Amino acid sequence: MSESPIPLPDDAEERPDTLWVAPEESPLTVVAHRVRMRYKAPRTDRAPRKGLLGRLAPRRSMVSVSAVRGVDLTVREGEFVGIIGRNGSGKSTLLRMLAGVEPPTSGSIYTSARPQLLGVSAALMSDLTGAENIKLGFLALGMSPDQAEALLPGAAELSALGDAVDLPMRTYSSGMSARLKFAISVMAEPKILMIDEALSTGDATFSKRSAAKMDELLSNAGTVFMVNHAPRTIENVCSRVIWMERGRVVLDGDTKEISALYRSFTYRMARDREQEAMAILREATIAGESQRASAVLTLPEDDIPLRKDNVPELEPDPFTAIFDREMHAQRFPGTIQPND
Ligand SMILES: Nc1ncnc2c1ncn2[C@@H]1O[C@H](COP(=O)(O)OP(=O)(O)OP(=O)(O)O)[C@@H](O)[C@H]1O
Repeated sequence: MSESPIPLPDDAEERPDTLWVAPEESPLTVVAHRVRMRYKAPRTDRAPRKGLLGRLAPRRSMVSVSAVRGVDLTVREGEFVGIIGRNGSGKSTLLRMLAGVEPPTSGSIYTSARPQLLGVSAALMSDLTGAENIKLGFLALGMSPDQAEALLPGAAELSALGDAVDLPMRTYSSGMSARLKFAISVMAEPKILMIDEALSTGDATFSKRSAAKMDELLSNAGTVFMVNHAPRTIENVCSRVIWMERGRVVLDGDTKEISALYRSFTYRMARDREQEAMAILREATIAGESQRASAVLTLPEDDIPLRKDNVPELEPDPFTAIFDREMHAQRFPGTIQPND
């Protein structure tokens, strides 16, 4: 991959040198094979038919949204994988599928243990205190009441909530709730943890405690995934990063290199320098081909084929357009095909 052309806008801060990197030979924990997710949704015509009928019964049609357009992934024990990408690029959908919360439209997912998804929607009771919710959370994760009691002090400490741990959760800020959920999930020591929310990085005590706990999890043969918009957060904690764009994996690999390129891309997009941004995206996509190819396992063709249901795509695969327009319709890597 060539160097990113323009100096990067933000983050002077260096990531720590001590990131845990999983050895090549460590066992696989998560494998995704040609995973796709296609949602269908009703669309209302904004220019309704004339007359009373039009007002009473606006025209509706079904459209499909390809949230994830064929992802292959192999992840190992000890890896801390960050998923970055713009809004709507399919990060959360991919994570939900990997976690087993939503079945893919097609493709297969294999995991070595039951993943635990830590998301904004994790159910906690607003009238109970933080401490009561910790115990409730442990019970929901299958612990006995005695185990839940024994782990309570550790979770309360990890959350760095101080005395607030004895206040009802409805008094918490969103950052405080996020920390509590994080503490519950991490103290339960899952082998595969998936975090789909920004963890507050502003609070130094919590950052330090959570980083130490996460290291412990990784060195005990765990695997962690984290979805985050901020490349800096990802750079500081992840040993590997996946850049997603419109349901595809653009690049998968070295955190520093990929997040620098991604920052360079979003910097230009934010300043209406779309052509330059697209050139970076195109270059990165081509550079990522060998990584994508090496992630593909030789597995039997067990995909459920996508049904031809005549539901049109809201947005056709944009990668086709990039390649056709700018690269004069040369044949490009097999994982990015027109009309996929
Ligand atoms: N239940 C659903 N029904 C229809 N479309 C959906 C559904 N969930 C997600 N989508 C669409 O799928 C695409 C990917 O969404 P997803 O939430 O995975 O993206 P994301 O990268 O996590 O976005 P963000 O960074 O904004 O959280 C988007 O276009 C979104 O509108």
